[in-house]
Amino acid sequence: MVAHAPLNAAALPAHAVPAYAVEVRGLTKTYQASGKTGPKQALKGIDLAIPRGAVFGLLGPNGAGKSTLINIMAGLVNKTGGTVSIWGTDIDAHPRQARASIGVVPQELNMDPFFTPREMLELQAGLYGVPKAERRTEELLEAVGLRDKADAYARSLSGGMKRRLMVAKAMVHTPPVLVLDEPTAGVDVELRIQLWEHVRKLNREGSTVLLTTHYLEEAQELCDSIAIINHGTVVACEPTATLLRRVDAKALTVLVDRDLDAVPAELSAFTAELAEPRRLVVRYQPSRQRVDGILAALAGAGLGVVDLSTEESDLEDIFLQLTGGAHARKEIAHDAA
Ligand SMILES: Nc1ncnc2c1ncn2[C@@H]1O[C@H](COP(=O)(O)OP(=O)(O)OP(=O)(O)O)[C@@H](O)[C@H]1O
Repeated sequence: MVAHAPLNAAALPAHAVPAYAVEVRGLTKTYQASGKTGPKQALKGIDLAIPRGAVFGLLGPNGAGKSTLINIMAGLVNKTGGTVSIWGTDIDAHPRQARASIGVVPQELNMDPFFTPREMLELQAGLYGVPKAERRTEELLEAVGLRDKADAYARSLSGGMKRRLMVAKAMVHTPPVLVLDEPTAGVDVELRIQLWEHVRKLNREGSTVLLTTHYLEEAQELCDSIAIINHGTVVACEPTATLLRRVDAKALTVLVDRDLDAVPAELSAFTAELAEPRRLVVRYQPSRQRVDGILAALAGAGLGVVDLSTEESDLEDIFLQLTGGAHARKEIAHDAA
């Protein structure tokens, strides 16, 4: 286990605060062959710089290498090549200090059902060597809304409470970098929104958050920047807004003032379809075409516009584009089910 180090971001002198919470350069990982399975190159030269204070999303289809990357950062898996710094500390040069700078909330809710939240946090702090006087058990219970469940058996907690307890557990040693692995996998919509709010709160309070998710909506909603990895390679790493602008396609839905039986010829410069007798859907490329051009064409066809709305492309379009269609589409559909 790692020794406790006072690594609260706020407690560090200004010069000790790194620009990047996590820096990964040329990271490779090859799992050795075992049994009938040959060696597997899971990471093929990853470069990533996660800015301090970010909520950073790590996306990729199953088997892309996300868990391998996180586990190397957390000191749970040995890398094959490259360098990794956590909060300015190289994981090879100072492995204990690097591990003390990161807290990982795993996907599985692995907890002893007969321990109470308070006991669990105390135990975890002990494992990290946090001296009794410096423990933050009560503060953390309060922060994750479990004060009134502090002495209840873990088995009596709801799924959402258990997840929040896992977050508190990952924070007992006050790591400036918090990794959430699929934080809302399998939770209902209401709880997901509650957990998102909680992640935002942790971030506002100073944690740099790295999260992996299969839910593209979640990444779009929460993350300032997103890296997409596929087959062990980073295929995109950009601020979310920049990434979203990559797909140059929008749809304009127009409700017109009379029934149509076909798309008017005046709209032939656009890709349009008649969804209902009075509802036209016109697809266009914002970089090349403007909405007033579409409206002028509608006016030219003698149509009045009763109402209209536009629909942006979303992360799903980009994800599919970058990770290769059918396979990824199947995975998303599967996750949504
Ligand atoms: N211990 C291991 N031994 C051998 N191969 C492994 C091991 N762990 C992972 N792999 C392989 O490395 C590749 C990357 O796996 P990894 O678990 O990092 O992907 P992932 O992006 O986290 O996937 P998921 O979204 O399914 O969790 C996969 O091909 C996987 O089969």
